[in-house]
Amino acid sequence: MCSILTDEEEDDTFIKPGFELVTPRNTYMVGQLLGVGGFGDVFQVSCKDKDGQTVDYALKVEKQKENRHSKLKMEIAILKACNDCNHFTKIVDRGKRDELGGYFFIIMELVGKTIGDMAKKHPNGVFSFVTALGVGSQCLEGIESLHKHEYIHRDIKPANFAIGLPPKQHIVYVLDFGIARKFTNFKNEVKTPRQRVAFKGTLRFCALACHQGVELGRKDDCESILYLILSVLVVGGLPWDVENRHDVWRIKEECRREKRSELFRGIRRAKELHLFMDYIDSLAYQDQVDYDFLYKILALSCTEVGADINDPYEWESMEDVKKRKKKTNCKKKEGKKISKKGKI
Ligand SMILES: Nc1ncnc2c1ncn2[C@@H]1O[C@H](COP(=O)(O)OP(=O)(O)OP(=O)(O)O)[C@@H](O)[C@H]1O
Repeated sequence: MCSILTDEEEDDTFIKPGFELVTPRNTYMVGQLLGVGGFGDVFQVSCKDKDGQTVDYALKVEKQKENRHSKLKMEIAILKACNDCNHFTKIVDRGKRDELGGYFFIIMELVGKTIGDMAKKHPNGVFSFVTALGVGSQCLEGIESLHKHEYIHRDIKPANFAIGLPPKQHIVYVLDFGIARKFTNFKNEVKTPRQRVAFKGTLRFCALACHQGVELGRKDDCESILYLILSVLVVGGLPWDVENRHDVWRIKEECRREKRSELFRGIRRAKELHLFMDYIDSLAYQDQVDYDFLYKILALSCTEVGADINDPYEWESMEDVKKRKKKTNCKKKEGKKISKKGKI
């Protein structure tokens, strides 16, 4: 994975390529800078495994700051909690160092390009119908797992999901838990919603609740997944490609009513995606989401166009597919019919 960084971004980083990070577990040689995030930098690193083979990982570092909670601690807590799900990178090392003014770090599985970068490489910046829905369905699987562990993501967008490196090009990974939030209290009940909530997230992909300044719940992550799918499926993207927050909010609302067809314009099959939106819009903050219903909607859209949601993605070769068939641990989803009531 490689993203181009400006000179200023390069200068901001306190760890540089060539730095050697020595931990009780291993010695990691810092390589290319992969990304500069809101609170940390991400580098490719390499080390020797126990057989002397060179292996590559991703290193995420966060400068220790007084009077500020470490966001990396939240990231570690989430990656540990979701360790059983194949949509999360595995942590191989982590800790805190005193050198260079003090910093926290995690060494984790290295993944490939983000969904956003992948889409940009395709004609018109979009995926095929089946790839877009297949990827979207996997994003939902990752988010379902996050919700199962009682966190909401709150920043779902194509830049926060990535494709695995070979042989894992059919797996979508959830990245960046910088503004994730635990939605349950110490009694494991859904927290009482706050009266007023400051805007957090990404304007283009955030749910209506975020514009309204109310507490976000599990359904709001799912609303953002629908926007993510449409952004990599509809030529020209989402209809609210404007800067002003109020205009974005207004257009999102209009897309529930008179501008509804604009949101789904030009796609091969929109009926089920309308159902997706209606279902999400029918839920309230504290509601549980019927994820299986949403998987079935996505799978059914694919069967209706004569395909299967588990079909190879556009970047997979036949060779990759043969290997994947041998050892897949992705959920098997089938495109069954959906009844009028919206229940399967
Ligand atoms: N495990 C990984 N393997 C490869 N690249 C990664 C990995 N994790 C993150 N990246 C890259 O680094 C970039 C920044 O990572 P991430 O979004 O997690 O950081 P952040 O500090 O939380 O960013 P943000 O400002 O978006 O909150 C990602 O967009 C991605 O390109």
